Amino acid sequence: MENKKDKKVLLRISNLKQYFEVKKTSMFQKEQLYVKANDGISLDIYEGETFGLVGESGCGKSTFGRSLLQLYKQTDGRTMYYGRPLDEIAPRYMEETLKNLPAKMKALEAHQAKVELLQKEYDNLKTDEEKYTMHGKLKEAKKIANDAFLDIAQVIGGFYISKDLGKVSATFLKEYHANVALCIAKEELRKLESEFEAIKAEKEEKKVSKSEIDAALAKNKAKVDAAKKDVETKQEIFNAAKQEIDAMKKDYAGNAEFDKYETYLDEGVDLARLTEEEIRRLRKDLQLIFQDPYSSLNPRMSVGQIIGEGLNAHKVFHKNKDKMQDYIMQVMEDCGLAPYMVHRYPHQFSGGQRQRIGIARSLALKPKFVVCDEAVSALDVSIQSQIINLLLDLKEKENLTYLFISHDLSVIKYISDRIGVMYLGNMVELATTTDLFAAPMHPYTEALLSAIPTTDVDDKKETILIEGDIPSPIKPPTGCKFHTRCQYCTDICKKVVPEFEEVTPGHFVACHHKRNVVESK
Ligand SMILES: Nc1ncnc2c1ncn2[C@@H]1O[C@H](COP(=O)(O)OP(=O)(O)OP(=O)(O)O)[C@@H](O)[C@H]1O
Repeated sequence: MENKKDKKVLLRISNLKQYFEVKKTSMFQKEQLYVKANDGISLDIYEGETFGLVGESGCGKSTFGRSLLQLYKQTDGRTMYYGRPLDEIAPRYMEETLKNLPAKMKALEAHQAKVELLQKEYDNLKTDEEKYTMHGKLKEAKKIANDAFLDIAQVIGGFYISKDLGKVSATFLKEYHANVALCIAKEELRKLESEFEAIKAEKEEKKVSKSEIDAALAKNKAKVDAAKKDVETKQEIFNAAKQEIDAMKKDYAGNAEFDKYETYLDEGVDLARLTEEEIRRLRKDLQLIFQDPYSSLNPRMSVGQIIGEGLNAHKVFHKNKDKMQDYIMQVMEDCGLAPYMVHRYPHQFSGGQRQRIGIARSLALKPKFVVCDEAVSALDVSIQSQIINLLLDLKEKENLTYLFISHDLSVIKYISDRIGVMYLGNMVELATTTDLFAAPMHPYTEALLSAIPTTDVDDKKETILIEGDIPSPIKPPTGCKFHTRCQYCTDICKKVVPEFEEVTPGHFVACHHKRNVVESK
């Protein structure tokens, strides 16, 4: 197994919740009900891995994938993305935190005081019954206080201990605004350079003389030069603002407490708190491949147009049409589509070919993270393996990271580096593929694995039947949500939510009666 420390986290998901409102059935119904499709999921997804996600239909797999991509605005929790430098995105929520630092600090103190009070009350409780009842309330208060703390510490780090928050706020805001101005200037330069290249390529193709090309480009060249100068000036202002912060840090040299909080500085971007415009800018990094390629492809667009649509929307080639056409051909070839297919329409393809178009469309944008939602489930078994191998080849070539959602455990086993098992909106087990199949610790995983069909006639393995239907995600069972169907259920399971804990390195499980713990390493 790879060492965890060697791997770079691409997405750090903490306590992700996705609740869908349920429409009230009568005017007398007071309580607002929610479908708790994802109910507090935490995990890291590493760069370059394939993370498989399994679970029964309706357990919240698709919702989780879509929430990560922010196709649904998540109800609660953090989704930190490390695929791009924070400075490049300069999210608005940072500005909001910096502007309101003193007020946010006051609110944090109030949250912390509430936690202290509840903790005292909890410690004084006499019976386990009372403790079970209060545990949830205390946990929620701790979570709110921790979120409020992270909102501040992730942005200002060690300055969390500063007595002069006004000065901290002003200095960090200056740096933030200088960075935003620099980002805008860089984007303008990129656009002008791309236009310049496009005009040059067009003239050269028409075989006009060099002096004519120079004359035609004179105006554009002046614009590019001015934009370059602007970037340089803005870079200097940004560097100066950074130096001001560094100078302030010198006052805390050797201060252990400052150093402790400095480690909370986070270079990730919290996708859950981005504005729509900011998410739009990141959209090309975060892509989705659907189960049903036919309904996701516009029947009135040719393959070339379908692949080019995203490239145009993200102005990847600005006005350089020839370069874009060459690139589309390249992507088609990478995805196993012949060049003559570029003018064909989706109805002229087989299911497998349509899935290749869907893949080409997503991968043309050079994403970093791709959610494959039942991407091969609608295909014949023989085509399934072709598409899976294509996805694996492309992953290797482009260093992609996949979240691979499937109800088919044999597909998941084949493709995944690690696997997460979901039950009724929660992750109940997470481990490397080898560990999970060798020693499943959750009774639900154990039952799922025992039900995989095998061709081995000597295999005398007993199939564990999971009795009953999956309970309602609107009013899920108390305690462990699986207790109503679990053969090992005891009293504690009905009352206490089991912690999702790391039992052996990299193997997490949420269960009061873990299985196979001794055998696994
Ligand atoms: N947009 C929505 N509005 C309301 N409820 C939703 C919405 N999307 C999903 N749900 C509900 O959330 C729960 C989880 O659904 P989800 O599609 O994520 O499950 P799944 O595990 O992907 O299932 P399947 O494998 O069948 O696709 C279900 O109870 C579903 O009815």
